[in-house]
Amino acid sequence: MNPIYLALDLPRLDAAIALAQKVKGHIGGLKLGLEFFCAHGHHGVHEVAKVGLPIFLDLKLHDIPNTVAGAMQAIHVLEPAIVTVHASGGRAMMEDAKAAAGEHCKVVAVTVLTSLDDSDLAATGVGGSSHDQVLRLADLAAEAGLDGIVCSGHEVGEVHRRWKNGYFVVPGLRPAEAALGDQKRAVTPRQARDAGASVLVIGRPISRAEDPVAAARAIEGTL
Ligand SMILES: O=c1ccn([C@@H]2O[C@H](COP(=O)(O)O)[C@@H](O)[C@H]2O)c(=O)[nH]1
Repeated sequence: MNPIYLALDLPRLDAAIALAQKVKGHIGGLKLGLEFFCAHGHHGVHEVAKVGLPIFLDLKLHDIPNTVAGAMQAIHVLEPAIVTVHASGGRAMMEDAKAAAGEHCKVVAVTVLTSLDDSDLAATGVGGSSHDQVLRLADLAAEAGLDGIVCSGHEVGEVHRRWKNGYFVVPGLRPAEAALGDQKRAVTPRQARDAGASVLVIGRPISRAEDPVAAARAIEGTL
């Protein structure tokens, strides 16, 4: 199965659908995040689902357990394949999110955003390295009964060794020649795949490429 999920971080619904239609032969799923959901809501998700690929709702839910469980129930109708919550919301929040998720929906916990490095973490009051924080939150997510986590390609190898049957979503991926932008803990798609990633999230290297189909095909060809 193709592990690439294309992040459709585009302001216009018609442009997002057109891009998804163009590259659908070279990807395995579509990731809709906060930007998309705030702009287009349930209607937008239904429209993108017509492309015929699995939908990953990257909503990064983070609130008290009751509120997150309510949000999970509210999105059942969209039948997402994957939904994200923040691991830093705590064990009870993750347990309630999983209990409220649909039967076929994987719930994965964001550990440390790939846009953060150790100094960013220190500024939020988290001591130690981003690597250690990812491992700590991965253990918590496993204890809470989640399906897996979101982490960078730098940590996925070790998390995979500790959590054999986990489901690992890796964003912050850049082909060697691509600009990093706001991503600070980036690796190539191939490196992430070799280290044990289950899902490779790729946005701008495809969506902002001059030829998105050629970019998606080239990335697929490296895997
Ligand atoms: O730690 C995280 C969690 C989520 N993301 C999301 O992945 C994509 C990456 O897009 P690129 O354009 O390939 O950088 C984006 O939708 C993020 O919200 C992440 O990057 N890091």
